[in-house]
Amino acid sequence: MQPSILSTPKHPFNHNLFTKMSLSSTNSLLPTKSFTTLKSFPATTTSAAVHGGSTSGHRFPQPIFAVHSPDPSKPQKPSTPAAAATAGAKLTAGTKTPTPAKWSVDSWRTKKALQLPEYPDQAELDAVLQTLDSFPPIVFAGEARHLEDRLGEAAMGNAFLLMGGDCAESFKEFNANNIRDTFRVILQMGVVLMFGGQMPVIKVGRMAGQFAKPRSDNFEEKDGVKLPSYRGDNVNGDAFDAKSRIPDPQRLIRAYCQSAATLNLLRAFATGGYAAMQRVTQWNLDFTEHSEAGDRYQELASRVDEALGFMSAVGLTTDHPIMTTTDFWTSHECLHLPYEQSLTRLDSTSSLYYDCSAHFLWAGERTRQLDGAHVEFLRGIANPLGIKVSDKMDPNELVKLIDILNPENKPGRITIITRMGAENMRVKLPHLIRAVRRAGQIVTWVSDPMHGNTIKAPSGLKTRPFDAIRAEVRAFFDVHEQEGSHPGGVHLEMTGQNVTECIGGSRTVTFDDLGSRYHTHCDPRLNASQSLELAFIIAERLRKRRMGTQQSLAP
Ligand SMILES: O=C[C@H](O)[C@H](O)COP(=O)(O)O
Ligand SMILES: C=C(OP(=O)(O)O)C(=O)O
Ligand SMILES: [Mn+2]
Repeated sequence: MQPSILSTPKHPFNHNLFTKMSLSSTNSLLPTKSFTTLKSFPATTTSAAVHGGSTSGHRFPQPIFAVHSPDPSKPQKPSTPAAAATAGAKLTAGTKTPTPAKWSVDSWRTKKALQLPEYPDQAELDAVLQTLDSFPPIVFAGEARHLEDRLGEAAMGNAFLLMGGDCAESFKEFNANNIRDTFRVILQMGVVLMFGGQMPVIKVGRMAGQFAKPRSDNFEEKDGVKLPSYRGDNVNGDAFDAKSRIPDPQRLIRAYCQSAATLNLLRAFATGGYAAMQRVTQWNLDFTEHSEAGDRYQELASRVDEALGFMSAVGLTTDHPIMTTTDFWTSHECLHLPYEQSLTRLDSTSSLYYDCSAHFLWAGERTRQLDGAHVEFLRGIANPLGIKVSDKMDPNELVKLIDILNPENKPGRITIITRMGAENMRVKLPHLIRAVRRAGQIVTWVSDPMHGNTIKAPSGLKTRPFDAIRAEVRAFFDVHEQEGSHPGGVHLEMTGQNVTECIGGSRTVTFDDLGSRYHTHCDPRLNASQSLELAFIIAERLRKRRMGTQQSLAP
């Protein structure tokens, strides 16, 4: 149910601790660089947070979650989702899942782990992990629980998930403008989707921790030189030289600091006045302003603005936090297990383990093996989880995987992120939906229309055609309509920057344009106007769906 405008919302960003956090305590951990680097970093508070005044943390008092690392010398509490599985042993129709062994934060180490870097100096890695273990969590368990509740709404068709951000965050592109612009385009898309769907939009960034990359090949070859692949800025460097490609554990510390600082700014934007609905007409980015999508957005924003004026005129308050702040969560692929383990804490409120590196973690297409290390780790943490699913996924395997990760069948716990291209989607998705339904499993179905549509341009650069992305989203909605299930959201690689990485869109980017502003460190992202254009296409689908539902309910 939508919270009433007069009720106090449960807000995930309610801890003064975060807005007061400064980089000073972590500076010593950053590689010794000059203050020029610090100058380019985001400010620790926004001026809106400081001067806006309407949304200081005391508005939403909640207990600070007492989180601490498990003490290995003491017996650990058995109350993890995995332990609950052992106790509850609910089995879904037709599946026989063997009783799982006891889970612990490091039980993944007994399983085969794909895609993990091999560090040349184990002692240095251990020292870094110990440091990370002693650092504060980046997010709180209560925030992740709130997100899980909201995702449960999306599973039922009562909310829509918008998850987006870089394929790979980087150290080089880390600055306030980039963070603000991606956040801003997500806000814009949220408004467009809310307007079309007339339902709440759950906004989650692939931000503040999306560094580690799984790769198709362990090596990259250029002009006869073969080097280990780049695996994300938290592992090695993307420059094509042997030294850069050596995994360096110190990068994990820098990634942690960058994640904390990014989230600090996001929290300030989300609660400090920047995301206030009254500013809806001001979120347009300069370069989208004169695009077709930008003009459509401005038109819609003016209508929202008028509606706000009307609400004020009739005496409905529009300066309530529900209108002046927004919920925003973070997510990334749960790939680098040593890092994820170090940020996993026992939440004393629920006695469950949470991976406090992000609110939402997902298992990648390349590391979701039923008996693999990544699934072993994920089954024991209580965060809401995603599972990336390509056309290679067998329906029975998916049912088994969901059963391992969500034995209690909790709504909101599992989001299935399908990424297989439009044609495969039409053939395969119906079977996946039917198998999951037959097993009685509750999941949130989401479309990632990016990863099944990567092609190589003649120049050798990876790109994705906007038409193929749109076709996959269309197939996703068509299949759900046909199966009577809920299209619960989208997962996009996108940026607020005016990059030229995906071809097509109404402001056409061509193969020849790719070289001009191709900044991604891994996969091609939608630029701001392509993202907005896609939001309008999805919103239209949501509107049609809503009208259809209304018609079918008419007497
Ligand atoms: O982001 C996803 C994967 O890491 C990426 O698609 C792999 O790209 P690659 O095929 O170039 O290794
Ligand atoms: C690696 C990714 O996706 P997938 O696991 O679906 O290939 C990603 O989302 O960046
Ligand atoms: Mn990617």
